[in-house]
Amino acid sequence: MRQRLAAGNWKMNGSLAALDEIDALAAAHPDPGCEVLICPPATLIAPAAARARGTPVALGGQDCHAEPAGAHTGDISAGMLKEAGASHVILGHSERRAGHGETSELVRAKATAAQAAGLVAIVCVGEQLSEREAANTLDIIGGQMSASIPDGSTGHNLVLAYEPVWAIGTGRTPSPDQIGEVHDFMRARLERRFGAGVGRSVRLLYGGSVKGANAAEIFAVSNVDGALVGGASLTAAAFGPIVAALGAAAP
Ligand SMILES: O=C(CO)COP(=O)(O)O
Repeated sequence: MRQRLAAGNWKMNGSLAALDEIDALAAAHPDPGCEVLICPPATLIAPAAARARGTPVALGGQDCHAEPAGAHTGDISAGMLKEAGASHVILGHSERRAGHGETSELVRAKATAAQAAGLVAIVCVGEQLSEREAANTLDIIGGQMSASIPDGSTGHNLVLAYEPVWAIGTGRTPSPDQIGEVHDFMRARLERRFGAGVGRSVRLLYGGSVKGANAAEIFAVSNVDGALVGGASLTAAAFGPIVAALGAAAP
């Protein structure tokens, strides 16, 4: 059975003072019934990991370079994230695809590097609103999956996140039927590429305007194994109810 995962993406938010939120989250959910992950800015991973030691809260990065080391000013390698205390790294987020010109081929190279360093790669895919309106959603998701996901992926080193670009930070979410259509499609595609065993073991997260008020409805959708949460992951007060809803969701 797949272990459910509540993942928070702090994006470029937070500070040392904000790490109190991780303490509060861990204190309020000592036995959450799901995996809990916070991906803060890279500078906060080491201090956050030190404070989260012994709690159910794991730490992750938001990006890494495809190379293990070298002349790449401003970049961070997967091994560096791991050494700082990260167990996961988000890759191919739409904000990096759009803001940094990341292609699916680059995302695959980064995910391969992350997996080689012993990190779980959380690979993000998602359609633009115009692509959904043109009924191209599944084509877009399928293409991004084929090009972004490394061949050596397993349920232990890959998590796949469906984040419709138009749902991120907008307060808009797809309907449960729309989420289910994409997640069932992703599951079938993973099974076809990797075989039923691996294909069924990869966790599928939904991301985009998840909050306490809509979490239970989203977690009831087939093949939704958790969430990748932006704005509502920044405080224990907002993220706690999402963690609780996931912990209480029927397997
Ligand atoms: O981009 C997201 C998580 O990676 C979603 O962001 P919001 O939850 O703020 O919509």
